Amino acid sequence: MRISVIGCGYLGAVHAASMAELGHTVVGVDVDARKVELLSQGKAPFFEPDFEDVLRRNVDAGRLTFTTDYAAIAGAQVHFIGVGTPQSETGAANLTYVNAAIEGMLPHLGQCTDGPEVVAGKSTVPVGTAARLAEQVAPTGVTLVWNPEFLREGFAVKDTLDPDRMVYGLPDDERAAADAQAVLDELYRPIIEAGKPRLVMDYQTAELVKISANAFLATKISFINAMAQICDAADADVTALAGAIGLDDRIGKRFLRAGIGFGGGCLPKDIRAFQARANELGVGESLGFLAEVDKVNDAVRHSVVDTARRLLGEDLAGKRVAVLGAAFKPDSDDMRNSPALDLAQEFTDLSASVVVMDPAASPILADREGLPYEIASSIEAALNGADLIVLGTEWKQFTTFDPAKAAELVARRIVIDGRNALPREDWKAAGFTYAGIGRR
Ligand SMILES: NC(=O)c1ccc[n+]([C@@H]2O[C@H](COP(=O)([O-])OP(=O)(O)OC[C@H]3O[C@@H](n4cnc5c(N)ncnc54)[C@H](O)[C@@H]3O)[C@@H](O)[C@H]2O)c1
Ligand SMILES: O=c1ccn([C@@H]2O[C@H](COP(=O)(O)OP(=O)(O)O[C@H]3O[C@H](CO)[C@@H](O)[C@H](O)[C@H]3O)[C@@H](O)[C@H]2O)c(=O)[nH]1
Repeated sequence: MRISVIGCGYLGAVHAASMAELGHTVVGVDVDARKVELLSQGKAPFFEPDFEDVLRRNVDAGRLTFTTDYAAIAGAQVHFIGVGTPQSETGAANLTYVNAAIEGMLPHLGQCTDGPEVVAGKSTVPVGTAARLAEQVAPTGVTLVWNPEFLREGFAVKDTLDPDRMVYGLPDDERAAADAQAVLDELYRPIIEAGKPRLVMDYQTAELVKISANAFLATKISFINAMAQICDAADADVTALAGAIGLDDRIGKRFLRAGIGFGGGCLPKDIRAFQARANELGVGESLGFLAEVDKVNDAVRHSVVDTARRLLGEDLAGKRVAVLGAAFKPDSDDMRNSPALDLAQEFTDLSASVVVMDPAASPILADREGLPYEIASSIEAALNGADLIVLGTEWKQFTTFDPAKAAELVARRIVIDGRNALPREDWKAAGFTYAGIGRR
């Protein structure tokens, strides 16, 4: 099947390559010429495990091309929208890029000769967006479906080819819905045949499935982080607490890792966009708890500075702080809304001398001018002479680093484990004062 993917960022580029991996002929369109050039050469413009292999294999096989020219989508049977929907100043989702993508596509739609043609929205949008876009697309005779994406960065290829479930938001028109469903079923056939659930529903519900899933995940993290604060106050251990409550299947073990909170290009903006949309719909109060989720998330980041002051003294000026991590999560170089970088900035604002190290993001940061902190390219360089180590992102390189070696490099043996991911007893045995989040 011939398909196009509009927007080739973390979501779109991975989707394009994964669809090519299923045997389809794919063209990716992006307005960023540099990104298009890299992708066309089979080079990943961002760090994502397994992605570059799949990309290169399919570019080399001639099934996968990239361009800045929308005309290249003409004749394809499915057109995916994967452009960004960042947070606007009001907190609502900024739909400028989605609208521009539709405008760019319109002149080239309706030219498929292989069967019914479909535009499939993947970007995360406010409920009601699909119905509006469907009206815009209708004159071309093409059907719009909403097919939200649930991939996690760090597992993007796996999650695309082996998802927990797929959701099709279909139009009310039964004939158009049946045709569009058949097209998507054909496109995703290997995934469906592997037994992955495919759920069919209306546009609005599909849009809400996506955003409510992220709202639930964010709530789960802030819940455990709120418990961490109670544990700190009551001298209890949140990791033991999470392990115990998580054994109840109704609660579940996953997403109960207390730490410096959630960041990235999705959860923070999505819970704010969800609240903004609920306000517009007159049901803002029902989602009022998401403001608390956001507040807890903010508070846990700041709690690290309080801990640092307790351990190092009120005045952090001139103290050497090594922040391990810059990406918002391990196995990614994505620094959007990064808790680790926020901490680096906060220590810098307090006149500490900050050095940041991240296995994937350090080279990107090193190219940026005017950063207020130093960037190290190795763990050793970051730890050298440090008064305080802060773990901001739980990369394996950090969690398996030998604390005895760290002890030789630092000026003072103090570590704040912002992800509760370091082997605490080993660090203590190496002479470190260890502080986790909610861990006595
Ligand atoms: N990153 C994820 O893990 C993930 C997962 C699920 C859903 N989403 C959602 O997917 C969407 C994209 O997220 P992302 O992380 O890939 O963002 P991103 O910023 O990495 O990528 C967006 C891409 O769209 C391109 N673009 C912007 N305007 C364009 C236009 N008019 N025509 C063509 N290309 C254009 C940009 O140049 C960029 O490459 C968002 O709505 C996000 O919430 C992201
Ligand atoms: O127990 C946990 C789990 C995660 N996090 C943090 O939460 C953030 C988000 O993590 P994760 O959800 O794994 O990463 P994303 O790649 O942002 O994926 C989320 O956002 C995507 C974009 O919408 C969705 O597709 C995914 O399903 C959803 O998990 C990161 O900062 C993590 O460090 C915690 O603090 N504690």
